[in-house]
Amino acid sequence: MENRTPDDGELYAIVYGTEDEPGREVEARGLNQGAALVQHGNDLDALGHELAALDALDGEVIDPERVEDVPARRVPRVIEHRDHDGRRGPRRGEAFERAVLPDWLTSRSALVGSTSWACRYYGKAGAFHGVRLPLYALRVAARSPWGAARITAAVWRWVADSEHRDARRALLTSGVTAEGYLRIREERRNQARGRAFVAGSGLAVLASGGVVAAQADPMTQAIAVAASLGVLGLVGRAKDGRITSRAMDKAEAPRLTADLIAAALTSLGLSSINGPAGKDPKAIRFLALVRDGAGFRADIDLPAGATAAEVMDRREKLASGLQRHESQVWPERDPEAHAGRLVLWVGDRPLSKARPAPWPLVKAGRTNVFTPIPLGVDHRGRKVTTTLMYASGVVGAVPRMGKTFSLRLIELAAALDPRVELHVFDMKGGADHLPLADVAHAFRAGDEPEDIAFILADLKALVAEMRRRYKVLRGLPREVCPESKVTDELAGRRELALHPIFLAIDETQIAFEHPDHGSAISDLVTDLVKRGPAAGIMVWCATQRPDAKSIPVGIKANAILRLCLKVSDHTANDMVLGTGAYSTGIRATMFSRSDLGTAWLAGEGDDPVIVRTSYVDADGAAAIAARARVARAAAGRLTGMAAGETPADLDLSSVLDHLIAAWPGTEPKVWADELAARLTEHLPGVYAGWTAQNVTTALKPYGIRAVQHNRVVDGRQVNKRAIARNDVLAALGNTIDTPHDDKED
Ligand SMILES: Nc1ncnc2c1ncn2[C@@H]1O[C@H](COP(=O)(O)OP(=O)(O)OP(=O)(O)O)[C@@H](O)[C@H]1O
Repeated sequence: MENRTPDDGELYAIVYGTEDEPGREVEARGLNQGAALVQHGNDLDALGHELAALDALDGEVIDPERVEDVPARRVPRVIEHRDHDGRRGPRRGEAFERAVLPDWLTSRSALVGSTSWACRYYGKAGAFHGVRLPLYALRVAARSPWGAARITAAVWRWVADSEHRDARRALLTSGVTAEGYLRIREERRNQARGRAFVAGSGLAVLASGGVVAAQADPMTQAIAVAASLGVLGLVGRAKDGRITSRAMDKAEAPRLTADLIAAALTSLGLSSINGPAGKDPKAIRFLALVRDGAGFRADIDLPAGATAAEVMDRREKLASGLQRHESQVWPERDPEAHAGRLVLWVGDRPLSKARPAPWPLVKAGRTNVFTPIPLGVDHRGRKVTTTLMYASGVVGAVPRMGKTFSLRLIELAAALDPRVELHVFDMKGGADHLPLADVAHAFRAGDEPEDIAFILADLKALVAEMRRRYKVLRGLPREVCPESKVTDELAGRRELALHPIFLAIDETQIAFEHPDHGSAISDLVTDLVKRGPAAGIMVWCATQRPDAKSIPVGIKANAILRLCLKVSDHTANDMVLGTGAYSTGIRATMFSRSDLGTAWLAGEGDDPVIVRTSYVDADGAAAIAARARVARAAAGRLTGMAAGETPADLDLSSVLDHLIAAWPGTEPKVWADELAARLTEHLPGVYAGWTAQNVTTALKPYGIRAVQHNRVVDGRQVNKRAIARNDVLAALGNTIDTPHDDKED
């Protein structure tokens, strides 16, 4: 049997199971402004109430609290019991299960959203009515004569017992005996006398109240007059006359109804929707339209052939059809249903205008990279977290959408776990990542040759460290390390030095496309992304130009976590979110320029989610980094550059620097053997045993040749091979670093 559309005002239900043994599944149907409204659940009463409430609510005021007060508490009429096999419509368990507790009870941010909406709403309404109180008082006072007249008339009717006049007359004229007649008249007179006495006493009390009030102070008089006029005015109110004005402007946003949504869907210009909907208005099926957090959620089955992804791609048009700001309208695909199931969430306020959720760790708290860390909230106000350990990540977006802020947030989260060794490289060279310099083992901002050389050296050191870690893991007993990976417990054992390492590179395209070292850097990062996670190494790359060069294939294929803010086309979308993301409806192209910090997060959980990342400004970041530094210092985990060290493997100074350090400017040329002796004295660990030959050989790669130099020693002319200081200085000016070459000529 086809589900029929309910008649106006009708509320009916279909219960699955037999009459004797009703199942727990119920489908209730009502009519919402002409469109069928269907709810699924397992509580007939609750469903009926929900439907009735939706139907009865005034469109411009959708207040979750009022749902409870709606008088139309109706239980749907059960029109039919259905056998599960013979039934039409959605099958059992098909994504209609409702959470036991509503979102706003389980999610703090959703609660904050709903509460702030209620405060805003009532605050605005309170202020609106507050300034109009004098007007309302005048309106009430103007109706007081009517009130006085109504009260007088009512009292008169009561005293005269007008209600029973006709009955009395009929009795008196129906041939009653004289005795009966006299008794009726006597009773009537006694009743009238008694009532007149009561009315007279009431009047006397009022009059004496008036006399007392007349002798009271002006304030009491004013209150007495206002109260009397108020009571009289309210009693005398015109039947359909409003004393108060409307606090909300109806034109602000039309009520969200199934009709409005259907009209918006058909305005998208999609033939897959318009064709079937033109023939059958019920081709767009509403499975649910309910209040959800700080907005409304509609579950819709699009006509056969239409997909949710197509609608998502036209979010702007859909928002226009719903007469709402784009950032209020969030079409999504139901990941558990077919491609034509659209979940449309429409917020009470634009997300971009709402304040980003504060980061829970901004003032206090530590993290553990092995457990989820807070990232932000989704458009419905639910908390979104991610786990950093055993994963690398990619952040991509067009410029100025919040990519750097998001990456910095993740870096700060990593910094708040004192065990994590941070390596932060900002190729853009701005100040955004600078707060991390206080805690980072290695930090560099810029794209100068020395920055590139620094990164290269650091990456080489990290790859070497990764190898060492695998050796350590190999050597551990199976019961300590059963999966050959760094666990939370192993990461805390200092003697193993298996603490987590977090490497972040912002604007990777600059490093990966470097003409000389790009491919080496790209290879090293790819290696770390591929083999690093089990060894406790996490790599995060951010780029504003997501293409094959800025995200090499190896990284694209192996980075698990993806954070994609607004991108301009499907290629960039799939580059960040993974191949096929666009076609399955995960489209960061749908974000508008105002959706700052809003992204698709993929890789965390089964399905990608939308997240508005928490906003932490530069001062906030500096404060968090300072806190992280204190925690690290206390734990004895301040290492590398943060501890003021230059790690040996990152010591970029060369033999040239060492020569100049041991060579006063007053000597233009010095014999090579003498330089060897000075080097040995200056850095015995490096140069012990050096001869003139070692010096000349080491300087050859820099293009420095030895020259013959004459000096008088003990009155004798001595001629030996020497180095000119200017040559060394010139070499220092045009080179960044060249590895020591210890080979003899
Ligand atoms: N979560 C957020 N909520 C609100 N605004 C944000 C958020 N994240 C970033 N922004 C705003 O967006 C602006 C751009 O952020 P950010 O510098 O991170 O962008 P970007 O994509 O890294 O830019 P570029 O490509 O130039 O480096 C910032 O000035 C910030 O005010």
